[in-house]
Amino acid sequence: MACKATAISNLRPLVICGPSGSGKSSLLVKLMCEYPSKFGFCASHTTRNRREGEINGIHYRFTNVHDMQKAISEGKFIETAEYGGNLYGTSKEEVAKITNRGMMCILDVEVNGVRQIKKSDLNPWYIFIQPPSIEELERRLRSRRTETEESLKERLRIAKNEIEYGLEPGNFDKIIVNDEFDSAYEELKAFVDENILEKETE
Ligand SMILES: Nc1ncnc2c1ncn2[C@@H]1O[C@H](COP(=O)(O)OP(=O)(O)OP(=O)(O)O)[C@@H](O)[C@H]1O
Repeated sequence: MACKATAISNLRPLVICGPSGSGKSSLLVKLMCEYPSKFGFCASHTTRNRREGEINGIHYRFTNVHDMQKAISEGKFIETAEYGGNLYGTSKEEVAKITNRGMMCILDVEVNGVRQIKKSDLNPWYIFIQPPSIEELERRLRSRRTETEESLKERLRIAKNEIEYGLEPGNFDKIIVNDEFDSAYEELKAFVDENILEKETE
């Protein structure tokens, strides 16, 4: 039993990062459908209001500013961010819940989250999803119809810095250009198969 517990706690999480609209969710949904017992998605905590269709504990853990600030001051988060006046964060407990079930924990975080995680003892794999171009990113974000003109401009502005960080040598274990979706997915799957699933189960 002691051996099993050690193996489980040694499962390295998988951090996926990339500009808003680069295709992280689309790729992750497909990966988790293909390997339902291998991966668990770590829902971030957030103080923002729940949108229609969002399920507490699946998409996010919805909380309030008081509770979240208290938990942050108690050191319960690996990374936190403020975006659009709301707080977001990855709680240590959420990650532990997934790894303790013997699953690999997937985290979808922003560049600033990656920077904070790199200072923690989480030691995950890092994958960056790169859009084929800023023009194509804009086209996809527009066609998703989830953004106002203002938030779209903001996302594109941030995307330029994120891509710069993503392409900096050494920041990520793998960079995947999400041009044609099926090829990008195959690249993600190959990386996961070769470098993660095989090594983790050795
Ligand atoms: N390779 C692709 N070709 C064309 N469209 C794509 C491709 N990949 C994703 N999309 C579409 O682009 C849009 C953005 O994708 P998605 O929502 O997965 O991005 P995201 O990185 O998770 O964004 P956010 O960080 O805002 O949640 C979606 O409408 C998705 O269907």
